[in-house]
Amino acid sequence: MAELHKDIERVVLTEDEIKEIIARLGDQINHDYADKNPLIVAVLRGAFVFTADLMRAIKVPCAVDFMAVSSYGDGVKSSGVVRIVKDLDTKIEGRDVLIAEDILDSGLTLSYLVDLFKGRRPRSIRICAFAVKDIPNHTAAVVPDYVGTHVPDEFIVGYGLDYAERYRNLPYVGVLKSEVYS
Ligand SMILES: O=P(O)(O)OC[C@H]1O[C@H](OP(=O)(O)OP(=O)(O)O)[C@H](O)[C@@H]1O
Ligand SMILES: Nc1nc2[nH]cnc2c(=O)[nH]1
Ligand SMILES: [Mg+2]
Repeated sequence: MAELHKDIERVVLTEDEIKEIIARLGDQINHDYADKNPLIVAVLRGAFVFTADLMRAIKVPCAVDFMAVSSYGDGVKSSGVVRIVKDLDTKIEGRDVLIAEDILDSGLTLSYLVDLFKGRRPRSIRICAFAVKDIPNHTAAVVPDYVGTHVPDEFIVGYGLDYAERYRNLPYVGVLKSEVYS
């Protein structure tokens, strides 16, 4: 059996650390949305694992919809263009929208989505990012309202995050061995 684990150079976030992050984010969201009925928008594909865990930590009534966008393709660098693969099925006018994203890196994906959604006149838009990449000398175009954790400026995989569509099913987050890229 080809084992994904053997391709990992270093673990960045363990399963236990991820559980703690989810519990804390859930508490914050439950507090802030106590009397609301938010629409959680999962940004596919990367955020599907995070969103499934986050939703189960959210105790207030909420709905979920899915937006699929892609800008990295099979590489480790953004193409610079966000392509809509699937749009929402839900009307967001008047809704409290909470975008669930796996990682904020260059910020291109989230700034694109926030601009797009603002035009649809939701009551509010907030961002919950599982991981925010710490990029030296980079001022992000968007600042998430909820941040799971900060990660170093390296390409990471696991917990929904892929390299060439692999590794999304790793239950932790890690950095790949360099030979995987060659
Ligand atoms: O802040 P940015 O530089 O825009 O990067 C973040 C985005 O990149 C990844 O998506 P990707 O385009 O790889 O699609 P995927 O979710 O289907 O893997 C990730 O899931 C985020 O959505
Ligand atoms: N898998 C993966 N996708 C990303 N998209 C933007 N940054 C990253 C990253 O570090 N890992
Ligand atoms: Mg990707």
